[in-house]
Amino acid sequence: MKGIRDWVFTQVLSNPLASSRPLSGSGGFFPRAPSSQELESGDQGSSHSSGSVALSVPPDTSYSSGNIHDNDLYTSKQQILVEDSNLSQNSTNRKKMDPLAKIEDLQIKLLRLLQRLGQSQDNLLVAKVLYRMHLATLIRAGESDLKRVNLRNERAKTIAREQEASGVPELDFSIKILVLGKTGVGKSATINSIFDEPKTKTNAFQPATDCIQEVMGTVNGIKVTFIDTPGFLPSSTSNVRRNRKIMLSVKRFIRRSPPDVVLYFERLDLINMGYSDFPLLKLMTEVFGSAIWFNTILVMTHSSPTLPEGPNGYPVSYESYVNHCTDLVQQYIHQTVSDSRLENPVLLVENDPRCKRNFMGENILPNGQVWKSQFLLLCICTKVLGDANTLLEFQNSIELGPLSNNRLPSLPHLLSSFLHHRSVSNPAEPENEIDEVLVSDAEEEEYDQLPSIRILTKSQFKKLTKPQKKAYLDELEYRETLYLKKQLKEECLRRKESKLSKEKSFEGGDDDDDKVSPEAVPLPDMAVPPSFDSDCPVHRFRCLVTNDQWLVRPVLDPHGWDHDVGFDGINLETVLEVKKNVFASITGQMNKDKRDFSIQSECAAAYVDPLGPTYSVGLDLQSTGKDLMYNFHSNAKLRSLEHNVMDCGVSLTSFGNKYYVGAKLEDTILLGKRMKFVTNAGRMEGSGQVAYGGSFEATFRGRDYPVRNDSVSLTMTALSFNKETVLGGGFQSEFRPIRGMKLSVNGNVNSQKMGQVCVKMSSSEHVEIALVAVFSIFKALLRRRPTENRDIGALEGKRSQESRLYME
Ligand SMILES: Nc1nc2c(ncn2[C@@H]2O[C@H](COP(=O)(O)OP(=O)(O)OP(=O)(O)O)[C@@H](O)[C@H]2O)c(=O)[nH]1
Ligand SMILES: [Mg+2]
Repeated sequence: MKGIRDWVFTQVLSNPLASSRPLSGSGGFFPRAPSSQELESGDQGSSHSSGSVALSVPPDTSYSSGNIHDNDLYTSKQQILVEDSNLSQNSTNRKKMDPLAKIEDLQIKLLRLLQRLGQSQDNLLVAKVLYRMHLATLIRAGESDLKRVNLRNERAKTIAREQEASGVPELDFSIKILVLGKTGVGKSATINSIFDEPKTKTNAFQPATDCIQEVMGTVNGIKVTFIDTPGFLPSSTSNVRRNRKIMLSVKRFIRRSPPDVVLYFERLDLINMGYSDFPLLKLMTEVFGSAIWFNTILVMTHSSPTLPEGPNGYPVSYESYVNHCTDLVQQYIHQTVSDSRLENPVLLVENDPRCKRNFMGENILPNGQVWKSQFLLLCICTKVLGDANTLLEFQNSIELGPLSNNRLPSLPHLLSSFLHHRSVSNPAEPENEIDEVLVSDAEEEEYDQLPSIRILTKSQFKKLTKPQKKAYLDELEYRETLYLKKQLKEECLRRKESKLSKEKSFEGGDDDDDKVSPEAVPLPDMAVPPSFDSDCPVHRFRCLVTNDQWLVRPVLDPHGWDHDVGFDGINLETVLEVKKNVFASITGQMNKDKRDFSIQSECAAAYVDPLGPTYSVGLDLQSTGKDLMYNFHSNAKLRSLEHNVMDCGVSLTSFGNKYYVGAKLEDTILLGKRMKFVTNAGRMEGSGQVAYGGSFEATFRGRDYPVRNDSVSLTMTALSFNKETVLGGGFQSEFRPIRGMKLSVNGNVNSQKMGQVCVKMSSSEHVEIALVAVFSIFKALLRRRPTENRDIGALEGKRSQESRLYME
């Protein structure tokens, strides 16, 4: 459940448009403001019940400062009388409404406001807000409510349309907006522009607002209250005290009268000339706390600037200029909160009376946008999200700050990767097991002892009867298997001989003076998708192999589109025998581009005692974000009996300033050449928590192992963490049901009723199998559509209870 919420929040943080007020951020900055529903069912409801109610529709209707509850002033041409009893009953009903009903009410309001602002019902910003509310509701809704939530969402649009057409019930929506910014940036001028009348003083030459004041009015039937504040002075050491004083008084003011939205003002035409307000932003963060930035919209006044010249001598485009300026301010905000995830929405404003107008007389920006309705819409969306947040009681705010503080590795994940980790530092180790199997095969029929066979031509083969064909192919396959076995055995013998000769040369102190260093071989160039670079690859040298001990390769970026930018990493591998029976291996990869740097490396050293035991130590390094994770591990492999190998290991992981210590014990038993049993158990401890886990795996191999990989393995696992134990079982099999076909079936299920089945089939002869795949894909596509609505339910995590079956 928590993961999904985190997901919702990160969406909020990263969404440039609708990241107005995150659902979780409200608790931090403002004291809990009463939501519009609460207001509705409280004071205002009672004031409405005292007589007839008028619904104001015309956009120019306004009311004077300080009279927010004075209904007589909301006079309009269109008056609808509502009976007292009806309304008071309505308000008591609402009081009783459950949060889901209240959320629906809020959605209807938002849609009605949208109509009033003359925007289409499919407005992208509103769609995002509605989606977010929907998600939040799903998180809060109980299992039984899920269906209801989906239905309600559909209904809201229809109800909003009906209510707006009839005007019943009266739309009661008010919003309080705090304006902050330096003096002279146009805070008061914007307030006047929104109300379309001079409600507050402005001055072009000196600070005009000298005290905090509330300016009220109605716009499009919405009650808007601005908290106008004195502007901050340009940041300099001498002004810090005065600015802090203003901020503290604003802080006191909003404690009494909390706003729904905060606007931070800047002048678009001045930003490009050098931004020097970073100390001011820092001071704001210090006084109000980081949480203020969660609720803040950046407002750029003077939004019809003279555009500067670009590199080509022509003025830059309006969009790119705006993006450049807003990015700059955003970067400074990131620096003040030490978190680059935050994205504040941006509003463009032009208060110049000579500003361009459209045919309806509305002020427009150089890009043709009507800024006033956009301004109101974004503020309304912010408030609606804030109200939803309060209603659904999302109280815990996200901590802003450097990422590394918040992320910790998961203990069960660390444990299970530790249990599965196999340290192979001796290059010959994986082959040893195969060698043993091959040697034990010695008594079986040898390839050379077989009588010779005549290979048929195609036409001869066609003439055979069906059983003859089968017998012929069986014989060929049998011979092929024996031949491959023979080759493997020969290779194994060759390896052993070279090992012996090496040992002799070590003992004899023979130095390989007369060894000729092998010639360097260029590796073929990697294929890059079609790109714009030169067709002539003559001067390209990506990789040279000088000897077989060091392998250095470039890493191809899968998204690269050119031979020059497609490679942004380097990969290095080596395995060497440092001394007799002492091996070392290094594998590493490093990627670097303009912004990110990542490294991943595994270094290990092992001592292989000829009598049996192997001791190894290793250090793994991995970068996660800007941090590095270190893992030191050590293993001892003991061969207690001929077919029994014991392995014990310890590990120490360090991440940030946290340490995780793990220990494991593993036992491998080989029964004959076909059966292998592996049991392990381990524990991992760190940050005051402990996880325990273990697994048992039985593998049965086919008759022709290692030439053919037919096998069945069964696995059982147990993992215990935080007093919760998850048991799991799985199977994995690979076999050939008929000649020319390979089938692999994997599956697993755990005690949390989650599972997966995977069937893979490949055949070179039976083309009709492809039809099965086409049929399954087609069926899956058909089934997808009706379930799309329910995807959100799945997101919420409730559906994880059902087992999921995947078919490939
Ligand atoms: N051309 C143009 N002028 C603007 C714009 N916004 C504000 N102004 C002018 O800038 C001057 C200062 O505006 P104010 O609204 O008084 O600035 P303020 O931020 O309220 O300043 P303080 O009250 O001192 O904090 C006024 O003369 C406005 O007419 C704008 O978008 N374009
Ligand atoms: Mg002012």
